[in-house]
Amino acid sequence: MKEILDAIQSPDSTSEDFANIKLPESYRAVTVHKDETEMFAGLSTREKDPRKSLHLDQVPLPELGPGEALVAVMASSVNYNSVWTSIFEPLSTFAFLERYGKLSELTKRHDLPYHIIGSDLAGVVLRTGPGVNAWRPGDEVVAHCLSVELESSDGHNDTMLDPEQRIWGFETNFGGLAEIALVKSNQLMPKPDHLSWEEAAAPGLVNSTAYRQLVSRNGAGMKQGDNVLIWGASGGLGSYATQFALAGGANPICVVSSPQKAEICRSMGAEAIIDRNAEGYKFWKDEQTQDPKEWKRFGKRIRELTGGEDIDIVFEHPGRETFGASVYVTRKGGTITTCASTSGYMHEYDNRYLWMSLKRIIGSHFANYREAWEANRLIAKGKIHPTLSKVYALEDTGQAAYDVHRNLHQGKVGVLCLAPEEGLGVRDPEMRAKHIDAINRFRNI
Ligand SMILES: C/C=C/C(=O)SCCNC(=O)CCNC(=O)[C@H](O)C(C)(C)COP(=O)(O)OP(=O)(O)OC[C@H]1O[C@@H](n2cnc3c(N)ncnc32)[C@H](O)[C@@H]1OP(=O)(O)O
Ligand SMILES: NC(=O)C1=CN([C@@H]2O[C@H](COP(=O)(O)OP(=O)(O)OC[C@H]3O[C@@H](n4cnc5c(N)ncnc54)[C@H](OP(=O)(O)O)[C@@H]3O)[C@@H](O)[C@H]2O)C=CC1
Repeated sequence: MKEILDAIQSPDSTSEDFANIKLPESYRAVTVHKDETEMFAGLSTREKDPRKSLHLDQVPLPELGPGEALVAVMASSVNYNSVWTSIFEPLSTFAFLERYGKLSELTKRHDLPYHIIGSDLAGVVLRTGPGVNAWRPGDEVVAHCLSVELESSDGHNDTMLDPEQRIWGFETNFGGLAEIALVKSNQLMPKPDHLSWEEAAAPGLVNSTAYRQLVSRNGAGMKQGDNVLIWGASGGLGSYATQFALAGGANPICVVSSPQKAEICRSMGAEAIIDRNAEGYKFWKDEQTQDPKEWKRFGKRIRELTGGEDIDIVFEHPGRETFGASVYVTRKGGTITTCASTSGYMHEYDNRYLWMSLKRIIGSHFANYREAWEANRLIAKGKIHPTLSKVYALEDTGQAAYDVHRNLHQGKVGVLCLAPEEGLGVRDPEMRAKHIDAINRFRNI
């Protein structure tokens, strides 16, 4: 591993040098264990503690197959899907690995008694498999998390529609919270030169998801002037949705849960901000009954902030807790676009407000390669910035995931994998200097 790190840190290393490095037989990786999937049985979601289920193991290097790449991971980040894996909800991700393992001789490699998690990375290509021409050892890359087989016609219009579409490091093995990761070469994208490894790794999954969900024609197709209601506007997805709304000339209405988070949104340039905690919205009277009066109070507040206008697009992900309110506050003909259900997936809303006012609900999930590429390009051009707050060592990933599970974090939480310290990997200091305040906006708050 030292030889790999030395090559990455030497400015003189060539592609041949990387190709000639003897790869280690094993490496360190963050895992969950198949024989522990019942460890939290009987506990509430909140009580399930990722620090207990996430392990740092020495694991064997997987064999490299056609169309694949082995990447030395300098940094990764914690996504909420790793929280789901670590608490074995809504189901154990070993079910995904078993199913994937049945597809072919090659995919059998994924069906193991441990699951190496993580759906983001920034690092350096070490080896490429047969049929890979676009990438070479030594290339500095980030990886998006869409894994597709594309053997069926279904995915050839929009790769997210491939029947064998999976999220790498969640529904496949050999993820990014590790020293080495195995990816398909069509997951690779150039690392933005002006960012450090941990900054470059942080946006990947959430930035691509927010881009499809809000901006892409496959999602809400946001346009200038749209009023966009953004739940969790300083969180993982929301911190990018807010930036897309501002950069695209829309009007974000940011919902957050503390004055500190409100301040972050303000510093990004948002003006309409709702502190859901301070204003005490209670959309559910009890577990079964919603309170339409609270939807109305929320809608009134939005009208106050917009000068009487309603919402064109809701950027939804909290799910059960907020969905009824989201449908209600959307304007006639408006769009609710959803990619998740953090607070519960059995949604309830008053359908009269949907059909009578011709509203649409759009399901959105991650992004295809082109959308991920476009989202990464905006980062590389300094139009959208990483929202990295805190950075953990690989051995502290459990704590990092705990922070995200308990909503103790801001923006994105980073993890150093092979990178010995923060701040390394910047190749364009001039461009960095231009954007330094925006890059550091979420740091250490
Ligand atoms: C990028 C980051 C993203 C995120 O963070 S997202 C948040 C985290 N993700 C999640 O929480 C999602 C986790 N995944 C799941 O909960 C499950 O993954 C799904 C509910 C999405 C799917 O459930 P399943 O059981 O895996 O798949 P089925 O498609 O329901 O297949 C089960 C059986 O049902 C059959 N079936 C499917 N559709 C139909 C139909 N329309 N009519 C009849 N049968 C159907 C299938 O064929 C199959 O059958 P057979 O078991 O025999 O293979
Ligand atoms: N389908 C896909 O492709 C993707 C799905 N996801 C899913 O989206 C969800 C959010 O991910 P991410 O943004 O990274 O997570 P974060 O935890 O970083 O941010 C979510 C934010 O949502 C707000 N929130 C949480 N619960 C509630 C609630 N009950 N009511 C209102 N607001 C709430 C919180 O903000 P505050 O407290 O300030 O209001 C929180 O910070 C997860 O379930 C994740 O699995 C994520 C990425 C891709």
